[in-house]
Amino acid sequence: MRNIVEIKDLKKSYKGGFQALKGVTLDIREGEILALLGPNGAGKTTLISTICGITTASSGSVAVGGHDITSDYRAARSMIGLVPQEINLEPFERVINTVRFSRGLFGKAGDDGTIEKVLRQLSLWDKKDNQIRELSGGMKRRVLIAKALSHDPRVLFLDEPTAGVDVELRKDMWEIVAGLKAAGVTIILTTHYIEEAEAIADRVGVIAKGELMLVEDKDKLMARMGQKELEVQLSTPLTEVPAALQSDALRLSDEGALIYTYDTRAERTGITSLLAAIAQEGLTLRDLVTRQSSLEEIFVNLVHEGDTPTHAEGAA
Ligand SMILES: Nc1ncnc2c1ncn2[C@@H]1O[C@H](COP(=O)(O)OP(=O)(O)OP(=O)(O)O)[C@@H](O)[C@H]1O
Repeated sequence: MRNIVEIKDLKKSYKGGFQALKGVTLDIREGEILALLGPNGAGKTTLISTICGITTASSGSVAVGGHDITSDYRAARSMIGLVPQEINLEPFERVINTVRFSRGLFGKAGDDGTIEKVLRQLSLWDKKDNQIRELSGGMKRRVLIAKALSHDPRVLFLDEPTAGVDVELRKDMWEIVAGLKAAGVTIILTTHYIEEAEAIADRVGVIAKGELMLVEDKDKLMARMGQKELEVQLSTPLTEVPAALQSDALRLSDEGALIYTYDTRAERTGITSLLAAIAQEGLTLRDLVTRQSSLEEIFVNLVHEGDTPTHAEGAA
């Protein structure tokens, strides 16, 4: 698959010296939905703003469709649509004029066919003559997307499209995003929600403290994230796994503890049977410790900051 956006060693320091991006390198593939996941202040908005040329990079480069965002700004920018986090619409303007105006800002000739297509795509056609103030919050968010699509961009950036939105509206938004992908638009969205990335992304990138910590296919990521290890420490360390307990999921640690790997999303983890079998072998438990894969640790630390339940104390 062709890369539509190429980001190389992108750094951004704000006035005062704060480094919001510490060298981000990332290729975005044409036609994909990429979710950028990270906590508040991670640098997601800074990254998007820099790619869109709203913020100037301190160093590094960004090319969109082969056009450098600095030296070939107009060509690069015309390929990008940006949906900002905040709703910044003129309340008394009519929906259709709001969207027409956005197209004009890109120096493109008026094209009511395109505007109609976009408004229909976002289920706003029957609201085209309404004033913005007459719309619900969900509709206003859709107008923001319509504005961003008014000049036929190839790449759409959505900055936290579902922040503070209820479950129904979030699902509507996911459907809209899926529809845009089907229409051939490459989509990059930022989010705080793992579930959101899980629901719609093809690939997931994790940003923390200005660094891109990983980018991976969602399916592979989710498979890895489900893995967890249970360490069963015994009063007397073992030298081998007892014959009656032998299984592919069980191995011995260097300290003579049993390490059991299981899938947290499986209907049955097998932990109860394992503990029963250990008791039947006459082995006495000293402690139980659970560990998530390093990836899940990253997620847990990032997304639920300060909440890292890694010990299953007294679980015997
Ligand atoms: N104009 C600015 N001047 C100085 N510092 C800024 C500016 N804009 C952002 N920052 C800082 O850069 C860091 C990254 O901010 P950014 O908005 O990119 O994070 P984010 O990941 O989008 O967060 P959120 O999820 O809260 O929107 C933060 O520490 C923020 O305070």
